[in-house]
Amino acid sequence: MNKISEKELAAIAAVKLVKNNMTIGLGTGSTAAYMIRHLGDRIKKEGLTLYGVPTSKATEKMAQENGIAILSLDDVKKIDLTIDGADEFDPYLQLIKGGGGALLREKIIASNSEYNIIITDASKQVNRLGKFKLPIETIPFATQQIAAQLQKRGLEPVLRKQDTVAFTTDENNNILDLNIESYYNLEQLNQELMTTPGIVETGFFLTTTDLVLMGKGSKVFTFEKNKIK
Ligand SMILES: O=C[C@H](O)[C@H](O)[C@H](O)COP(=O)(O)O
Repeated sequence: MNKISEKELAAIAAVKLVKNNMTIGLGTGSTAAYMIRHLGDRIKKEGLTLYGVPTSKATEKMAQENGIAILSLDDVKKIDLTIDGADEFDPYLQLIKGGGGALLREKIIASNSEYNIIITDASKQVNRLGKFKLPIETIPFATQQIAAQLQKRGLEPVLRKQDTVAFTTDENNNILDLNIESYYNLEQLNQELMTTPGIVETGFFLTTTDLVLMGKGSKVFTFEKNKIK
């Protein structure tokens, strides 16, 4: 039998915490994809009813294929639990997200969830955020202007591309990837970016995470800020 990947191990551990009739925020990316498949397995085997609020069009499609009832954010009173991946997490459970370009919807869903679980492989664990370039989402009208400003500040913005054209998010915006390695006050940097007109969101998730489940080798390691109810 094939060895289960670290990402899948983390996803399996998270899916065990899901209960019947829950409304779940469904993350985006390769780790979240394992989670959706395993939710689908539980629906089939145990006859669970699960509602999902997807963080991207890709996730929505996958969730439908796996028997999860899709709800829009407008339709839900509360999201019981969100399970999502990350590009980096540090000892304070601060994250960089947005490698797949879904940071805006992911941030909205995480901020509206009672409890947030992050699932990763061991490559995502860092002592300090910033090896991974920080994605920020910008309005196309302002992208070039913002890039010029951030270049002056040493953030080395790179316009994300898909093939040869600018990548567009589900909200039809652009992504700039920033080098934040020389920045130590992440809250301040986040604040400055978020108050720049035309920047819609950053990939910093500094306060939302309650629990990280990290697959490493054949084990799952738990980093908990708040207990699940
Ligand atoms: O925009 C994408 C998301 O933030 C992903 O959760 C993140 O990039 C991690 O992706 P993966 O699970 O594929 O490593």
